[in-house]
Amino acid sequence: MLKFEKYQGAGNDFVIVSEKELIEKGIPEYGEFASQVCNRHFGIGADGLIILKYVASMPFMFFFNADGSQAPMCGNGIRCFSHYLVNNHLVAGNEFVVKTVPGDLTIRVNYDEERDDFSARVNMGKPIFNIKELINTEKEQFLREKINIDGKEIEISYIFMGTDHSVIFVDDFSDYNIDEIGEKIENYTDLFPKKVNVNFVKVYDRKRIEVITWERGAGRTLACGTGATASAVLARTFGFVDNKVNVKVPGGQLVIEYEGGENNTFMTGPSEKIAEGLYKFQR
Ligand SMILES: N[C@@H](CCC[C@H](N)C(=O)O)C(=O)O
Repeated sequence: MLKFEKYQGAGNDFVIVSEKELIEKGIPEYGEFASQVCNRHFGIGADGLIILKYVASMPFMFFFNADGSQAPMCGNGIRCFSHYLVNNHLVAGNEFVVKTVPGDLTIRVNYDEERDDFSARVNMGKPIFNIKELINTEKEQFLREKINIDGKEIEISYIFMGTDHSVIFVDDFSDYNIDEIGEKIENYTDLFPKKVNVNFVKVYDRKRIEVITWERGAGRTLACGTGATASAVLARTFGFVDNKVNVKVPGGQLVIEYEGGENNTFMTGPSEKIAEGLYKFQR
């Protein structure tokens, strides 16, 4: 039996285990383990699996989607991972660094233990606009380009915000079959060879947007932190919103703030521990 904890951040849910536990139990294949553990019928059920690794004696967030594919970063996941680190006394103080594939990220946590009220502010790193090596295009940037999905012309942008994100600004969500179009764009590998996350974004005013995300490797989720960040970054780049944006997502609310400079985009949001226990791994 394998020790796990489960957390959710704005409804995006994750199983968290330590790599030490996986090694002790002789589980070598983390992708296959992720798809079993995340299965909502035969496993614990989650949008993703987070494995605590140590690199250079620092906590490293190793992330897998529910389908077993690996992803470089997860915004809601890193808040939940920070909560797990705090709960297990693996970090000291309310500000610390978590290592991820795209880089070291600084987290500031706010924890009212009595009310079990936890939120974290994450420096999300640098949005990457120059995407020549990342997707199949000759263009330097891929902003407000047109693609055709089933005869429907869609204006879409791509940036790398810790992971691969496409963003579509909509007037009305009901004009789009989000699951169908989301899945098609996710798998549009002629353009996005590593597949892609798909964010549908409605701008309400200069301080408020709403984002519905179809996630690569997990389908439609209740929130995507890197997706909300990519959406707010692009909304600001296109002049739709101010530096601080409230982002409504199906599972809650996130705040994205830009403080100037290329490395200063912050995401703030809640997380909650919802379970802990022992999992029986099916070999
Ligand atoms: N839910 C996450 C993103 C998880 C990874 C993503 N599905 C990918 O494949 O890049 C978030 O909150 O950022």
